[in-house]
Amino acid sequence: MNSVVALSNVTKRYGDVTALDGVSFAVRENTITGLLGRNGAGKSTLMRLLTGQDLAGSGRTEIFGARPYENEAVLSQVSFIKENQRYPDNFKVRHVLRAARTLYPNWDQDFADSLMEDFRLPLNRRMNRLSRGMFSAVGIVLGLASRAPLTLFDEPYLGLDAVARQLFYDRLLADYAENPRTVVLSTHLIDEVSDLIEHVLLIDGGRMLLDQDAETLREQAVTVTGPTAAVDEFTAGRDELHREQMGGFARVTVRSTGDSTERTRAHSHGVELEPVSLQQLVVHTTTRNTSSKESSR
Ligand SMILES: Nc1ncnc2c1ncn2[C@@H]1O[C@H](COP(=O)(O)OP(=O)(O)OP(=O)(O)O)[C@@H](O)[C@H]1O
Repeated sequence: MNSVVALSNVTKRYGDVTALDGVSFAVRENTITGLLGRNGAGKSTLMRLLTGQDLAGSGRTEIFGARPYENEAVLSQVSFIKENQRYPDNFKVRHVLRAARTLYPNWDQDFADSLMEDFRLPLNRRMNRLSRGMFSAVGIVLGLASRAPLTLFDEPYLGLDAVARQLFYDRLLADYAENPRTVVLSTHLIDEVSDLIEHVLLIDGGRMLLDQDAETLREQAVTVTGPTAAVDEFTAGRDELHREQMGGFARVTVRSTGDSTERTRAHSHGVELEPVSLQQLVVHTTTRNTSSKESSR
């Protein structure tokens, strides 16, 4: 496996806050990875370490086989788009694009021009006069047209409307198919990106909870609904991730058994099976982690 990103036992503390706690993972070359987690989970901290903007307290952080901190050769292959990007006060959109052209070796001006039209961005407007969504769209243009071998999007779409977000997903997917590269996208809009991401990293309280292919992850759980007694009988002895009770009916999410006859058995038990969305899995896994931590206190 060719890893573009490799972290080994990385810990980062800010005073008495442990933002990352012994984190290890690798990101395969030419994949789109979703970096998911609740507020304060440690996603931005992770991105800052990967882009050499901060140093870990301990552990090893490598991108393209080298440490990113103060490493120009490595960082020239990285495009990092974050929500709170700062620009010089007098910069207009066209100044930002001109700077990007010199900064990113793989910059594609034609692609940038077509994205500018897609997002209806005014070249001559000052960055600090753009609407919140337009400001985010400029970041998205930079992230896509830079075609960097490693592209990191940290919650890139504050203020972007649904149409613009869909444009982002569509353009990313189409361009990625033509120009494969490694993309890591941190987001809270899990359902929206679930068809986009091939691999999931789920972080909570600075610890990695999941590091798995999205497809495998989806197959790992199933929701069983029906009369409570029938659901309980069908799910007996299985690892329960979530339960909702409505009168005499239950809706229970359990780990899959991988048994191909499950659907037929469900039918004979009088219960229904539904696939679990990535968002539900993430919520259940995170909630479970929180309650198991609380009960061990
Ligand atoms: N410079 C800093 N000084 C002190 N604490 C920090 C600093 N940066 C991050 N933290 C803390 O580290 C933890 C992780 O923060 P981080 O910004 O990485 O989370 P996040 O997953 O990106 O959250 P969000 O989804 O809300 O953006 C939080 O508890 C945060 O308060």
